[in-house]
Amino acid sequence: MLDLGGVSRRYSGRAAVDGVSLSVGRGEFVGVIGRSGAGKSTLLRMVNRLVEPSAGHIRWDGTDVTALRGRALRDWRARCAMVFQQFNLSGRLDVLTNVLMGRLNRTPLHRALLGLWSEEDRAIALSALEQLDMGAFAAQRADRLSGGQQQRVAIARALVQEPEIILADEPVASLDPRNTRVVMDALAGINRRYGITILCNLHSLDLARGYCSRVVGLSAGRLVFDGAPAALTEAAARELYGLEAPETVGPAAMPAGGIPVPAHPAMSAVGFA
Ligand SMILES: Nc1ncnc2c1ncn2[C@@H]1O[C@H](COP(=O)(O)OP(=O)(O)OP(=O)(O)O)[C@@H](O)[C@H]1O
Repeated sequence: MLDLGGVSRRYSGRAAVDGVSLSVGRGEFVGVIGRSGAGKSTLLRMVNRLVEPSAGHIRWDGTDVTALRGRALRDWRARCAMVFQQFNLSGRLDVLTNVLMGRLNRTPLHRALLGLWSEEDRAIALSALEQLDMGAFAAQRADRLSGGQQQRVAIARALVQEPEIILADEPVASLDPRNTRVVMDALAGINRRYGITILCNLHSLDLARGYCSRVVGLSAGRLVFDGAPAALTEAAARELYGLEAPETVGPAAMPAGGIPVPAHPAMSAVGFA
């Protein structure tokens, strides 16, 4: 379980994230929503310590993530994979090698630098690509792929880390609607198949409603909504997004392929700041 207690991050005295407390159980698919600058990226990056919290605690199954150093921190980062908006692939390397980078924490550095990946690692990477319908592209340079394909490679790289949690920071913000569906379907599939917990920053309320089992909303760094997607009423959305609401909310949408969207029984709206 991921447990955040009173987590804050300040920049020059100004809070980007302000006293957020949140518990996320294993296997949840949590959408983090809020307008631009609300603190979504900062919150996610604190979980894997790309950003250091100014206050509060972050625990995973009781381990204090904020106290980890050295090897223990690297291990934690392997267990909580990041997926970024801009994919962060090495464009000149082939797709399979990009995915193998997700095995770095399990491979001696000198072997990785020489490209001496074990047969097992190669098999795992290929299998991850195949699960994301990208097996046929294994030998291609990553920069020859479309954005949606690149993001699926990035998700395969995250998957071969064998993570317990995936932090996806606006993974579809650069994609067209069709690729958005493909990538969100891929994340949902991983979540269901392996029970990997997913925290996913999203701009679109439709996507949060359609794919996530739970939605948390940030406004000016504070947690102002935590509930089932169905609890995200138009009034709640307006509170979160203000004037952006009509463009952002749109009609409720179901994902392609009929992904089931279970309600989160334990959660209810916690009100608005
Ligand atoms: N390194 C930094 N230095 C100073 N201020 C920062 C830094 N990173 C983030 N901020 C500020 O913290 C606030 C929250 O930023 P953050 O990127 O977390 O928001 P966000 O909700 O992810 O926004 P977006 O949806 O636009 O990515 C913003 O006001 C931002 O300007």
